[in-house]
Amino acid sequence: MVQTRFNDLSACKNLNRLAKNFNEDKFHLKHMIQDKKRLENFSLKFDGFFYDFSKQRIDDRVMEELLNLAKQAEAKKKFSQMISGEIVNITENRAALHTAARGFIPDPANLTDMDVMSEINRVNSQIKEFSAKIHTSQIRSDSGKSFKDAVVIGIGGSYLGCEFVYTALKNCIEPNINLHFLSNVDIDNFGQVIKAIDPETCLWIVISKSYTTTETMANLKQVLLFLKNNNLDPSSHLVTVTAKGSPGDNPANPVLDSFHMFDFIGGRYSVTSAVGGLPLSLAFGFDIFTRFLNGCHAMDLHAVNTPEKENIPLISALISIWNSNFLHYPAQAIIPYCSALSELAPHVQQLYMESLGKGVTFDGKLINHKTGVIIFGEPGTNAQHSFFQLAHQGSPFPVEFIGVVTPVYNKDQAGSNGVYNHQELWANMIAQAKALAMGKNDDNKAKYFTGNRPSSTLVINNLTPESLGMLLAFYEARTVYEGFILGINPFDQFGVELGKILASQIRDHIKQKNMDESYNFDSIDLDPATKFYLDTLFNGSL
Ligand SMILES: O=P(O)(O)OC[C@H]1O[C@](O)(CO)[C@@H](O)[C@@H]1O
Repeated sequence: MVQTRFNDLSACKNLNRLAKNFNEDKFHLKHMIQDKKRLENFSLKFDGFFYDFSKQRIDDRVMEELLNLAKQAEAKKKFSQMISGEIVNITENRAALHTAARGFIPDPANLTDMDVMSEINRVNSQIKEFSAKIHTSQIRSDSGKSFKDAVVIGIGGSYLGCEFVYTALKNCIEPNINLHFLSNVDIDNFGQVIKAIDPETCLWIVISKSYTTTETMANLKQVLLFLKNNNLDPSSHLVTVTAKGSPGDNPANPVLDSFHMFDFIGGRYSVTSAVGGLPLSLAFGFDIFTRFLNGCHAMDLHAVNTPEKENIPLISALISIWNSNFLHYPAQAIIPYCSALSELAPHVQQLYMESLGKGVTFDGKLINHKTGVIIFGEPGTNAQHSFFQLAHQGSPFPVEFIGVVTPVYNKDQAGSNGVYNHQELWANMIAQAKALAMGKNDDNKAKYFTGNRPSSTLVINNLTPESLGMLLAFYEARTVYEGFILGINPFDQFGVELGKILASQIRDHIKQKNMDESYNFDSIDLDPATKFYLDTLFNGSL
């Protein structure tokens, strides 16, 4: 199937023409947001979500062309093909079925080598049974004690999404088991984790699809040594989440239990598989995890069934493309005015940048347009005391605010200035979006604010397992829609390979040095800085 290249779509040509107008003063947001009907025209509601994109630098013509772009790129058709199990990850010849993990049944005609739903249901039943046995102490530690903590040993998609959801959920639900995350190969990450747990009541969950990821395998080695030093049998303290047939899925491997993750679900899309399912069920119970899955499924249904104009993830994807490819913003910030969502941005950073940071189209041609932009974020109001100086007076970037109407803690907890803390929080979120849009004239140019800086605001009624599921699936669907419209494959990640190859080369030099003390780095072809760093690592201090 030959697809017209992104830049050759007529909607792109029209959007390029329209974008040229947007530098004229009459298109300044301070004028545009005075239109009473603007909020009504540029906002969407769905199941407790309110998506306000009225402070984006758009007008009716731009939205019309963006919707044409979605149609010309056949975005909804591709999304339906993905969710039905067609091969959308062309370079790896795989389907992308993270939506099946929460109940969207793919078309059996597309599933040749595996009964996807029975496999997903089998693993979920195994998780439900295992976590219940842990909670009821039917499964105890090597010293006969009930488990109190669990450490996720994994990196990238094997922990980021789980950490985001756990951090948010523990704000509203007391965990049965406390989760900790061991991701970095930095030995101090391990050192900090073991300070926080009792070895006798700690379960270790190795999460790795490949079971070859350097950091995870190095951390597993530390854990096995730690268990040995504490006279604890790994077969009573270790479980694995890995692909069928990986080195970790070996019955000879001494583990308490092993759970499968699947090739048809990529790491950064795997929170609703056993990658998130096992740790979150241990923390909160399988019922809570099921409610989270239901929230994801509700957003999946919205994303696949809702017409383009009312489709929140699709509209958000189109605006993201307008900002990156036509208004040329190089970054995008995610600023939840909700401390419980503190780990959302790190998860979306990998989800978005590992999905969209590509150099070729889905059919292998070099890209000749922007693909992914830089995603970053911190909770507000903290961000106001960190990088909002640049947001207001430096090189501009779009901001995505997220507000949660009802906090878990007492909403009417007395604050200062005659308002409650929660009202103070919201006053700031609203003010920041307004200041970015309106700006402020001042003869003293150091105090001049250009304004005309775009933002969206996503308002969520309250944080529940369901609304968190909707939020996770919103970002997944938005990322996928953006990739389909840009004409790239959002599901492979060859860009992470070169660094790993070079690291293994340097590792081999270091291994040689470890074995042969007389070995010096002068004998090998390394750039001066690398030689200096290696000499410093072995021979001296800075
Ligand atoms: O689950 P694995 O195989 O250890 O991979 C961990 C992570 O590394 C990557 O492959 C590259 O960052 C991610 O896509 C993945 O989530």
